[in-house]
Amino acid sequence: MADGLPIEFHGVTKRFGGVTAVDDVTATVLPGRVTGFLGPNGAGKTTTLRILLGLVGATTGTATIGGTPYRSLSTPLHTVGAALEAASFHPGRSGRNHLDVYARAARLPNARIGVVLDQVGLTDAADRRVGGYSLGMRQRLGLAYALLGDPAVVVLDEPINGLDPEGIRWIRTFLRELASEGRTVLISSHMLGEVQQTVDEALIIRRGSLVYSGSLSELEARSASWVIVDGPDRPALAAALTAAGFTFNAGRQGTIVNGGDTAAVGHAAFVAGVELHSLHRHATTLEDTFLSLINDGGLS
Ligand SMILES: Nc1ncnc2c1ncn2[C@@H]1O[C@H](COP(=O)(O)OP(=O)(O)OP(=O)(O)O)[C@@H](O)[C@H]1O
Repeated sequence: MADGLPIEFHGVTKRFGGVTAVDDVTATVLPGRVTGFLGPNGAGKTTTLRILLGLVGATTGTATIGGTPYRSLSTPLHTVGAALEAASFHPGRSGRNHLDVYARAARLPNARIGVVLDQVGLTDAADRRVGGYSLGMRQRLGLAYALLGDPAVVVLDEPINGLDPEGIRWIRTFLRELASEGRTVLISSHMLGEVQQTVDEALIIRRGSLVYSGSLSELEARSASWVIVDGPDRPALAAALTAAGFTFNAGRQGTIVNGGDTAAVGHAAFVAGVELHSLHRHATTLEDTFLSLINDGGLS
């Protein structure tokens, strides 16, 4: 494997006639991390990945792997392995046979076939016809194909789509391992929940434009939290909160205090001698934050 290589997008724009599928995307995808490329259907993920892999030209801007556009890579299969769309394999041929055809065409050593079959857990099924494979097995075969050249960069379009819970668990561990070996791993998904436990970094795209680029934990930290507090004497409670410097407003179930610190709110009431009947913390989930980004294009 070549040492970790970053993927870099600089002002990538793609127009199809009057449709701007990708709009001025600039981002860096780092080695040693799993990066999720997230957005709803039609947001421009596949088009961006196709541009990265030299399958379609950008209208403007550049996409590079280790500083080089895909088409100028000297050893493309050693540099980047990709599985876009559910790969269409001939149903009558075996998994091993498919890999053999690709390995020969790319002049890769035959020994790689056994290695990748083993890596994706398909050794036992390798000589069966692909027509009899489950969707999960076909996904694994696509992954085996992507790994044939022992690439530094792995790009997978919706790799979790359609997998059963066992398959999802397996691929999560597998992708994390690829990243821990120092590879750059970029996977697309239209659902954050699907990849939340797998990715370290997120690029979120909405209608062709990047609306978030950063770590998942930073995104999580942006989630809003608040405390709902109530007691028999609401005016006294409001005075206690004001004295303690909280901002708040009246809600149906009590006073809604900005910030999620129940202890601080309880303490403010206690020092003012105000009786409380309820004190609860509420917070938006990461999924809420994601949905607000892809629906409104900004965080509320
Ligand atoms: N060859 C094409 N000709 C015209 N429009 C296209 C073409 N390819 C993509 N588009 C349009 O570009 C936009 C982005 O599509 P793209 O497939 O990249 O989105 P996506 O985020 O990958 O969605 P999905 O998950 O549904 O594949 C869509 O509006 C789509 O209709």
